Amino acid sequence: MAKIGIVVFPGSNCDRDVHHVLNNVIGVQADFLWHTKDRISSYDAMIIPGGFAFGDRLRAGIIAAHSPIIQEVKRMAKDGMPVLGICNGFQILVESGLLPGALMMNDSLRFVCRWTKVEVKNNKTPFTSQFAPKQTFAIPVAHGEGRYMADSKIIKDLKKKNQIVLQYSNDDPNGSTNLIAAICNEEGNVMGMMPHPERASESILAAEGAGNDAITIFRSLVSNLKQKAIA
Ligand SMILES: NC(=O)CC[C@H](N)C(=O)O
Repeated sequence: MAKIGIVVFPGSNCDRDVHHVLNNVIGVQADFLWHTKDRISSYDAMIIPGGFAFGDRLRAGIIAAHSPIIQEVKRMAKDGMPVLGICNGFQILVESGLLPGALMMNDSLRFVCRWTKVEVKNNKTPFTSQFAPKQTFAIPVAHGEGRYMADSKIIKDLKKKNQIVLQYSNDDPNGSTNLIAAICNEEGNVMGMMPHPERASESILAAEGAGNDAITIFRSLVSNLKQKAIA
């Protein structure tokens, strides 16, 4: 039976939503793991949820990236374990060096909190395998530092290696380069995304007509873990 770890920092505020979707909506075991843990075993995937880890002091994600648990997440990621960073989690993955580029202040210089739409550009990752190619779906964003930036060489590499996973569709909430909403590492087992799938996994939470297709992020991950277990 798959088991997923949810990393929690002082300031995380989406950990319980992720825990609810995994345990109660999808029915897979997910446990909270406090940031001081420096040794993790018996988990099949890790999720770093959204929030304001350490109050976003210095810049979002930088302090958390140096925590004991993220050193362990780096080890697990290098061993091929699926690791998903959502919003603040994406910022932490970039600051830890597991993903390239940087998340900067939104171009509006304001905190953006609203529904948007994204298009699946890569459905070959453990987090997007259940989406159809080029599928679009509604999902909310809520961040102040969500503008994905990288130099032209990194952007060129991301495109060449199919590491751009989600792009904002007919919307630009934060000024991200190439409307990037999510990227993965070269191996495809680490993904960072600014939008919040845990806030759009149940129809009761969906904005008018938005649907809950975002749950497919979690369903893809669980399906990948089940396939690995029987392989
Ligand atoms: N919802 C979140 O995780 C917010 C991430 C980060 N604190 C920001 O404002 O950009």
